[in-house]
Amino acid sequence: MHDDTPDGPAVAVLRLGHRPGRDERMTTHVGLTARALGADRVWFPDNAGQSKDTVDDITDRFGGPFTAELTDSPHSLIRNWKGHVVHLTMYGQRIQDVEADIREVHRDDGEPLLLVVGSEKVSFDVYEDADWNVGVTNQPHSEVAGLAVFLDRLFEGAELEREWADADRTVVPMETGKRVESVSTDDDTDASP
Ligand SMILES: C[S@@+](CC[C@H](N)C(=O)[O-])C[C@H]1O[C@@H](n2cnc3c(N)ncnc32)[C@H](O)[C@@H]1O
Repeated sequence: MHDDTPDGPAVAVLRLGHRPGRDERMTTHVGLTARALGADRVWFPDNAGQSKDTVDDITDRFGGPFTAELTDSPHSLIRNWKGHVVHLTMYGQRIQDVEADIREVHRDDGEPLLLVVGSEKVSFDVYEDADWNVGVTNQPHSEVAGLAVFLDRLFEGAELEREWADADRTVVPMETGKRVESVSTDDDTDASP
């Protein structure tokens, strides 16, 4: 039995299903998007170790905190989640109709939230186990796009101001061009007079 629910108002993303080869980039992008837009962790299926490695590498270089893990029992994780579960699906309730309720339980009540996104067909028990089935439009598109819009609505844009801890490097925003700088640590600092 899973008891992986973190304390406090954490946001975790669960990627359901992964077709090796075909889903490689999409699964990785679920993790990168979760990290960049304010979630605390992602669970990948246990056949998606390459995606976990890529996300861990990005977190090592560009900062965290963010955790990527593998699970062999995603449905048990959903069933035993000690908080609320949101399943993103084109068949769900309109995000604009439910986002305030979700923000209230998450932010105001401090409940951990599990966001579930699929790859291929999602089994019906997920629809039943979720507290909300949420559509980011009721049009078919992508788990990465749905996740990005959902996180931005959940955090109301605050995730864009996030600071990153323990980064080796940081991107300097520029009007034109690309600049990546090393982040100096105490070890780098010359403290001599
Ligand atoms: C390419 S879709 C496949 C969905 C699949 N046909 C099904 O019936 O579950 C993969 C995932 O993208 C997400 N997704 C696609 N369109 C969405 C939408 N309009 N709103 C929210 N999530 C969506 C869902 O999480 C879905 O499981």
